[in-house]
Amino acid sequence: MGTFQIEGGHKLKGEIRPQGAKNEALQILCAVLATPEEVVIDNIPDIRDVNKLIEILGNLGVKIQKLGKGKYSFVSDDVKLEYLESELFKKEGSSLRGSIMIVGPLLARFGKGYIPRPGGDKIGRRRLDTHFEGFIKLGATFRYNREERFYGVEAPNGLTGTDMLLDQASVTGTANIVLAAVMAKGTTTIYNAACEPYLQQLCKMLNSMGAKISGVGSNLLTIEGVESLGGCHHRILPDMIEIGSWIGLAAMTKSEITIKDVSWKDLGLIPETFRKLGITLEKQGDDIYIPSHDEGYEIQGYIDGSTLTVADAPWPGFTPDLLSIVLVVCTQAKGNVLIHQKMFESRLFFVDKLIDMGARIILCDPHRATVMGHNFQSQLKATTMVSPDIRAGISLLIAALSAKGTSIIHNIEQIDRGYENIDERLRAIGAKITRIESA
Ligand SMILES: CC(=O)N[C@H]1[C@@H](OP(=O)(O)OP(=O)(O)OC[C@H]2O[C@@H](n3ccc(=O)[nH]c3=O)[C@H](O)[C@@H]2O)O[C@H](CO)[C@@H](O)[C@@H]1O
Ligand SMILES: C=C(OP(=O)(O)O)C(=O)O
Repeated sequence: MGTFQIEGGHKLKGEIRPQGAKNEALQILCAVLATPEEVVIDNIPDIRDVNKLIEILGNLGVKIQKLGKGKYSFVSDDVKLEYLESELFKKEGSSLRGSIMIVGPLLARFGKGYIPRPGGDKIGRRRLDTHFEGFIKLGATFRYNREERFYGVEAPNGLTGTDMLLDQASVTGTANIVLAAVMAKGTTTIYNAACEPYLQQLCKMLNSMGAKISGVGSNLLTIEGVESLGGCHHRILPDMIEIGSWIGLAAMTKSEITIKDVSWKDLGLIPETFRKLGITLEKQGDDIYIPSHDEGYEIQGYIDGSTLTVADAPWPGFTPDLLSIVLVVCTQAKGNVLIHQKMFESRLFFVDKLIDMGARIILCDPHRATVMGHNFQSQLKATTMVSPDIRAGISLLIAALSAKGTSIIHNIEQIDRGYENIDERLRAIGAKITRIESA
């Protein structure tokens, strides 16, 4: 278990460039299985989850070549399906969430796809029904080995397009079904589809490979099936969750930071949500400039004077992956806020640690927390903590950087899962953070 030692209370200053988006990368990497031709992907983040998925692709027989930093070539012309039934795959496939999306392209191209119950954050129930109900509607047969927690779908005679209404706008579920439907016979419509920039990027990539997807960016996708797909070049967008994390970091540590090349047009409600917390963000070209908040920041209430709620919702709503960061930022704001995490039931428990550090938070129930900000009148105090999940981990790291004294964060593998070389990048803007490797 790796550990960070953080000396808090220092202002940071400078420029930081977001990595490529983790959740987009996981979809895009699975899509390389949809064609025997070469796919070149640029801006792949060098993080644990993505590297594990690349390893799984390698074990599946995909020919992988590193062309430069974050740039790889993939050729899936000799896929070794027997790996799907190996013990190694049961172990590797279950170590991350994104591996689930190999099922869609394998089912479409080879008539079968298997997957162990995928990993990812332990943040509540994370069911896969939407994925498999979609495959079944496309004509696949489904089986689940409860003992081994192993899922399988088969369609030896191919998939057939159909109309479907998803029971929930699942991000990876929509991606998986799209990856299968692009090569089904006839037309598929997917209503209540998720439409995060991750999915828009996946659809654009598939269209550049010869797929016929329309409605991209909306919750109604229409897909005219094609026989096969060709190669392409694709560049991954900057990681909007990392961008939100750096906004929170800047505000909490009263630092002047420029976040470079953020792709503003793909940030949805993220900038506006931080502005509602009283944080000043300036659009400078495609950068975000955050001045030093020496006078603090004040949460804005609603027009009628009532208390602000920040809640998650499927895109274009506010992403659940930034709520933990918003919550930590509010601990030093002037004013009060209700944080409502609607999607996941175990993602707010980390607030206990913030309370230990001196934050004023009431966990109302597993989904809701009220935060009464200190307006910097009382600094958080350093402590020792364990990172429970990726976003709680980065939130605790932000808290530690703003706190008085030296904090310790254990289980930083959770943070490394989604943030590239985070200690080095934060040191470059003045953070006092040291990585202590586990024995
Ligand atoms: C690898 C990856 O891309 N992971 C992301 C993906 O996970 P993932 O694709 O696993 O998450 P889903 O979109 O399937 O659903 C997440 C949770 O939200 C609930 N839900 C979802 C949609 C909806 O309309 N109503 C609803 O309540 C689900 O029941 C589930 O508990 O999307 C999540 C939701 O944005 C993000 O937190 C994850 O970072
Ligand atoms: C929940 C997340 O990731 P995963 O779905 O990979 O667990 C996340 O990125 O915040």
